[in-house]
This record gives sequence, structure tokens and C-alpha cells, in this order.
Amino acid sequence: MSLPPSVSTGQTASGLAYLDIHSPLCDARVFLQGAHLTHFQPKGQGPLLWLSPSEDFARGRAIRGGVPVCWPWFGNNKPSPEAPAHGYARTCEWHLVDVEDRDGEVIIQFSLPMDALPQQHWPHSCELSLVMVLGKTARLTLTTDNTGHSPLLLTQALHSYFPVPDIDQVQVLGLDGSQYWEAGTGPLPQAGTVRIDRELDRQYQCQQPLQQIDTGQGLIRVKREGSHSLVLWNPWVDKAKALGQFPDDGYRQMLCLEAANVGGDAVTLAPGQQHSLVTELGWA
Ligand SMILES: O=P(O)(O)OC[C@H]1O[C@H](O)[C@H](O)[C@@H](O)[C@@H]1O
Repeated sequence: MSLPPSVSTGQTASGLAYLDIHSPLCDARVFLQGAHLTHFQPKGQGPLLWLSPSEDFARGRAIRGGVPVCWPWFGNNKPSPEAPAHGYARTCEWHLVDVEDRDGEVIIQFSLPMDALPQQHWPHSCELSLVMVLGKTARLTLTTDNTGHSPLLLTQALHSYFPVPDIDQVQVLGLDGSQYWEAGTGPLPQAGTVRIDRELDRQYQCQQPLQQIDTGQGLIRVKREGSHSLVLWNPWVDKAKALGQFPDDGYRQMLCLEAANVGGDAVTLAPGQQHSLVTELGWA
């Protein structure tokens, strides 16, 4: 495939291949493993994604930061606890279908080869694609097609990690009036904005399609389509120490706000049906 002049290829010292984008609208980096956007910076603005300074890009292990694709389940697979957390999409090598530059917007299309998924954990026939439109914003569309003869049940997330200068200054807007579940408890009502002063691992059911992170030095916009749920996560002190590829004090500089289909917003696809989960990330 020939690449437009705004897109080049590279690889890490560990051998993971990526695409680098330098267009008039943005700079970005996308790995083929996981179809993983790890860097996105609109021209004239700061980086929009947090990538762990401890990341060493091992093959077959999820990259800590950017936008991991959690699919075809989010979190643990309850019937099969030995299956990998957040599914297979973030650790498999994706197929690069097409790359084009339309007036400075770079559009990258990936598909996930389904033979990478062990049948015992995912005994379904389906197709999965991810389309990234990288311009002034980053728009990611994750589409599942049920090509089989029986219904399939899906939970998923576009697990965006955002950079914040100081977690104590952060507020999350756009969740007022929604409900959340945390540590097996819920529904709990959300009133007003969210501040982070301890470990947070919440699944929100939320009709509002736009949340914003006020970092204290800028406003990050997170839009969702095909999603009535989202995950808000900060590991705080103890979990940060236990996490792989994560500095002990890294929790002070990041926050995850993840467009999702989780909990009561899980997706059931009848044979022949299709669903797209979309997130659009940008500075306000
Ligand atoms: O460490 P990972 O498997 O990448 O998961 C990182 C985090 O992802 C989500 O935000 C979950 O809600 C958390 O419970 C989990 O700790």
C-alpha cells in the first residue's frame, strides 16, 4: 500500500511497527499492535493523550496509555476468568486496510484478523474494524458486524488516557444527573462535577454524549456515539504501584475517560446486525 506524504512508518527498539502522522492539522502515532493511537497533538495545541513514561512496547502486551481498544469484553471475562482482561483487540496485530490524506485529515482503516481470537473465549463469527480520522480532533469508530447465525453479546471501550498537569486541579464535567456503579455498588447518583482525590473506577450510565475534562490548564472534550456508558478511572496511590508499565506517581498526571458499552449498555447483535462505538477527542 502506498502511503500519503503525511504518513511514514517506523518501529520501536522492541520491533513494534507504527505509523507516524505529520499533517498540517496534527501529529500522531498509531501502532499496528492493538490499532493503538498513542500520540495525538493538534497543531498549535498540547498533546491530547497520556502515554506512560515507563512503557517499553513489548509484543503481545497492551500499551499503557493512548487509546487501548477493549474488545470483545471490557474488564474480566466473567465466565472465563483466565481470559485476558479487556479482551484481545489491544494485544493483537491488526491489518492495515487503507491510509489516505483528505485535505490534511488522515484517515486510517484497520481490521482485526479473527483467527487471532481463541474460539473457546469467543465462539462467534464476526468482523471488527477501526477507522481513525485524525485532523483537528481524533475520531475513532469501532464497528462490529455479526456475520454468524446466533446473537452475540459485546462489552467494549475506547479506553482513552488523558494527560493532566496535576490531578488535584482536575474536574470532569457533563456527568451531572447520571448514575454510576463502583466496587460492586450502584446505582449511585452523580451530582455536579467529579473531582479525583482517591482511586476511582466507575462505570457511568449516561445519556449525555459529551463530557469535558477541565485540567486546570485547558479543556478536553470527549464525545461519544453509539454509547450510553463510560468508564472513569484513576488508580491513585496503591494501585499505581501495582500496575505494569506505570510510574508510582503517574496517577497524578493522567485520567481515563472511556467511551464504552458496559453494564446495562452492553450490546446484543442479532445475526446480520452491526454496531459502531465512536469517540471524538479534542481540545475545546
Ligand atoms: O491494567 P489494565 O488491564 O490495562 O486495566 C486498566 C483499568 O482499565 C479500566 O479503566 C478498568 O475500569 C480498571 O478496573 C482497570 O484497572
